Amino acid sequence: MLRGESTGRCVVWIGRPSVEEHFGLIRAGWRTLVADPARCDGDLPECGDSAIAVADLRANQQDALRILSSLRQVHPGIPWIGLTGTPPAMAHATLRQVLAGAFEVIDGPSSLGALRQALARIPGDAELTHDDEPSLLTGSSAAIRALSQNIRKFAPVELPLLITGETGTGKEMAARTLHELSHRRGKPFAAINCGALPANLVQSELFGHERGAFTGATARRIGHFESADGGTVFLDEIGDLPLDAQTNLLRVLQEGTIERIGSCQSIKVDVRVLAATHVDLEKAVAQGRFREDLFYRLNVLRLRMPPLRERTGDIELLAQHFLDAFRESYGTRARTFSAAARRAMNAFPWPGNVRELMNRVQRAAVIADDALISPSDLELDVDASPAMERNSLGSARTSAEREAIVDCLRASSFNISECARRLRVSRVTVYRLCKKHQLALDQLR
Ligand SMILES: Nc1ncnc2c1ncn2[C@@H]1O[C@H](COP(=O)(O)OP(=O)(O)OP(=O)(O)O)[C@@H](O)[C@H]1O
Repeated sequence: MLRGESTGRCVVWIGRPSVEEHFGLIRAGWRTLVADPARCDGDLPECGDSAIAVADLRANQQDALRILSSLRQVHPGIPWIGLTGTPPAMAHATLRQVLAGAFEVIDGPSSLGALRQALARIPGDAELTHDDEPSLLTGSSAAIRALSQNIRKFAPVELPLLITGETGTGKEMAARTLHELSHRRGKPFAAINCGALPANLVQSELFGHERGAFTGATARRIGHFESADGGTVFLDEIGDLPLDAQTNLLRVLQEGTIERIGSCQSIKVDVRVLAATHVDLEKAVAQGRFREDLFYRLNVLRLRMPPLRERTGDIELLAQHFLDAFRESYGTRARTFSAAARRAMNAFPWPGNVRELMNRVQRAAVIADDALISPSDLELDVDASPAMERNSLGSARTSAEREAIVDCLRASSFNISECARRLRVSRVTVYRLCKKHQLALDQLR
């Protein structure tokens, strides 16, 4: 049975694309319908008139030509590209005749790059309609498409924006994309994790200080806002910003000025502020930990990054994307995922979202002995006993680590520096562990 959609610019692949070819086209923004001669029983995919056919003649040549011919009867003007595998000169006379009607013929070992270029060369209504614009972030789910549309709408607008979402959902990536799509691209993009700034240095980091402003201020320092002039400042974990810094941030948003610590001179800065949070800021406002006026200033535009479990359709796509990128850098043997690995990935709840998926895929790519990554390479195997033992040991370690942090945070009255000192790790590590275990300090208190 053929799958597909009846509208929009799409590719009808006659034959059986490899996983890389299939996902490569989807990633490039092409709706890809597969007419596999072994399965389609004479049915044709319901494609619009703007579709392009790819006749994959590398394997089942006779059947592929038969389907191509039927497709051309329904859509007489459909442009098509032939993938021959061998040079056309070597093909028999009939095939050479058929290939003469192709828009382009790609021979030799298949190359996704060549195919994408050929597709891009085909004239006609190749411009994608708004709804068909390729997704800005890897993924083809409805959630990620809607998000991409909002990013496109919000990018040129000079208003503050709040990005919400769990850890690892891609908040920073969305912020960078907004910056790159705005007229500020080419100017600085300053990403600052407010949670990782030492409490006594927050103001100085953000707004700078004059020489002698406080003990240890031996020279003037330019803060992130000033050095990002003309560009974008991304404030991650905005909920962790101390109240005094919140007041100064409000001034930036209202008046477009900053004051370095130790100076009363206002300096004009031209920055767009994007903020992100994984905690409920409305709740922080209700608890008096976040200024209400600042919240309303930041919350003019809002993007919600969906957790990976809400966009399961994207899991395989993202996993292949990370594997391809890793393979390109390190030339690993693993090329794709076994069916069991795909099932395991789709069934997993991904508490660490896209970041966790990326980490598991990269680790699996290193470990895998085979071209196919297995569930145990991903440490997602719950059936096979050795992996299960590894998993239970892994999860016991994870719970012990979580417990240790929660206990230490409570014992340190949620003072991060104190907690870091007790655990003999850096403050950044404490924040990283809080993120890893999704510990929201305000909820633990
Ligand atoms: N759609 C995506 N396509 C490709 N990579 C992605 C995507 N979304 C996230 N990533 C990758 O996942 C990792 C985590 O993303 P990012 O740092 O943007 O998340 P975050 O929500 O800001 O996390 P945190 O709240 O922990 O700071 C990054 O390495 C990023 O490149």
